[in-house]
Amino acid sequence: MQIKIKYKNSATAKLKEIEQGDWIDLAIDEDIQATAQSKVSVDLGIAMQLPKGYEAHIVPRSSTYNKYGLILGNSTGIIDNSYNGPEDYWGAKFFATESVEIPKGTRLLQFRLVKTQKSELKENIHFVENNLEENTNRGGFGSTGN
Ligand SMILES: O=c1ccn([C@H]2C[C@H](O)[C@@H](COP(=O)(O)OP(=O)(O)OP(=O)(O)O)O2)c(=O)[nH]1
Repeated sequence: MQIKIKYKNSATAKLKEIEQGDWIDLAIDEDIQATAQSKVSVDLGIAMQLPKGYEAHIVPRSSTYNKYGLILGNSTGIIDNSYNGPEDYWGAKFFATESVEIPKGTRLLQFRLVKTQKSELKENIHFVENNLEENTNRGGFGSTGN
């Protein structure tokens, strides 16, 4: 599968092509200098035309919190298929739990392609009010936990 990608400039880290099925690492395209307990936005320096019917989901690499104390503020970044203009660069918003300095080019995140709900369902969703009386209660949120 070919995907059109634009790198912001010649110093932007290139994505590594991988075998089918694996998550693809994403590097930050600028240095991070964050103080403890602060929000930090970072440019990833890539823009893409995702294949029709797909979106991308971005999550942190498992080492990112341990090594740098960074938490991805939105938990999962969703790149919509329509986010495909020449200046639609991918970005990430972190919460820094401690003071940290990280150089440009460090791979903090990873992404994978996911079929959009619309392309999977192929029909519109309608919400119809109903008391669900034919179903059995599970006991409420958290009731199966320890
Ligand atoms: O971690 C992220 C999340 C989003 N985006 C880009 C791609 C996405 O298509 C666009 C809009 O994101 P989203 O729909 O999650 O944002 P929103 O909070 O709903 O705001 P908007 O009104 O900009 O859609 O921003 C990123 O680059 N990184």
